Amino acid sequence: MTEPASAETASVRNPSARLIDGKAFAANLTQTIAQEVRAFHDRHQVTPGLAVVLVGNDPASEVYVRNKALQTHRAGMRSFMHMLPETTSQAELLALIGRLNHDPEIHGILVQLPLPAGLDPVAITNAIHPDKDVDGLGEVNAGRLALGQPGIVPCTPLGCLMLLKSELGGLRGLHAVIIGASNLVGRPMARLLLAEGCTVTVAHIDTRDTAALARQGDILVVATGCHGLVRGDWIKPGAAVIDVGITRISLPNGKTRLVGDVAFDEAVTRAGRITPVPGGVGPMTIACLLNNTLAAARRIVGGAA
Ligand SMILES: NC(=O)C1=CN([C@@H]2O[C@H](COP(=O)(O)OP(=O)(O)OC[C@H]3O[C@@H](n4cnc5c(N)ncnc54)[C@H](OP(=O)(O)O)[C@@H]3O)[C@@H](O)[C@H]2O)C=CC1
Ligand SMILES: Nc1nc(=O)c2c([nH]1)NC[C@@H]1CN(c3ccc(C(=O)N[C@@H](CCC(=O)O)C(=O)O)cc3)C=[N+]21
Ligand SMILES: [Mg+2]
Repeated sequence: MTEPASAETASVRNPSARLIDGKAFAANLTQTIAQEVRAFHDRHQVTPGLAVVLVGNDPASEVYVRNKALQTHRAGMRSFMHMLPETTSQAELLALIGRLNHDPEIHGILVQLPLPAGLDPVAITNAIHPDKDVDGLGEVNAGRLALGQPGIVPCTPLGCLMLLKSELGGLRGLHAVIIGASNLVGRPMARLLLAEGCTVTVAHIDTRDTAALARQGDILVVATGCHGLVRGDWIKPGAAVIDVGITRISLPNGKTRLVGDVAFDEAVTRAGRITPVPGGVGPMTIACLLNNTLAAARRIVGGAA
């Protein structure tokens, strides 16, 4: 008997994870949402509207905000952009949110974070009416999620969960390790995975031996903003790795590139499946924002839960 095919030998020595194509998943989801938006319009003569508020001129945020506007139109919704100067006062921002809360053309409101220093993100997030809080970051929706009650779920963790369920099916009993504990990503991710029946470990900046914890994760979600933090040997062989981090790095040739929190080239030889950056979680965040805006419009206009 001769040796096995060399490709097989190579794949055993250097197995390669399946790529989780968030971009394709998000494009499909956006198409479905577009159909539902048309049906909703036929029934109610209302087009779901999303207001996005960006204070200051952080170039990276401007790109995300423009992406959101583009995808909103692709789904047949209306988007209302509010680009405010860095010098905007708390009172001015609260007044804008008050108007958007009462505007019948607006069903979702998103205030891009982080806000410039001097603006209180807690007060501003909580000023958004809970029914229009499509980011799910206000205390009403965050509280509902913490208590396991229905509410609006933050877009990035929701997108990660959709990818995990589509890849793995049921998640019950799996050990999910989350690195990062922000209110935007890590904490709501932990609450969602707990509700799915996972055993959840959350690591953060003060965690001792995050690598040893990460190695126990059947699921590993990384959201720190620390690019390249997770090395290949942090990953349990065969794990599902979701890389939320996005950092723009400069290359020697003067160009820039987006990278995640996971050292992708190393991780891809250990993980069972992995999201790329870009093309992984980012597009899912936007698709879930559209999903949440349509759901909000249904509740506001239809009056149904
Ligand atoms: N793809 C997408 O759609 C999105 C991507 N992002 C990206 O995800 C990343 C995280 O965002 P966000 O959650 O808002 O960031 P935050 O800075 O708000 O939170 C980061 C979290 O990671 C923890 N952390 C930082 N460094 C380490 C470390 N070395 N080891 C363990 N824990 C660490 C922090 O701990 P502590 O609080 O104690 O300092 C904190 O809990 C960023 O790169 C951001 O750009 C964010 C949102 C959406
Ligand atoms: N209130 C609030 N809600 C948010 O959801 C929120 C926020 N503030 N502040 C900033 C972060 C970041 N974020 C992203 C969304 C989409 C992409 C995205 O589309 N990324 C593409 C690439 C985009 C590009 O090329 O620049 C991808 O990863 O493939 C990235 C990041 C939402 N955030
Ligand atoms: Mg922080």
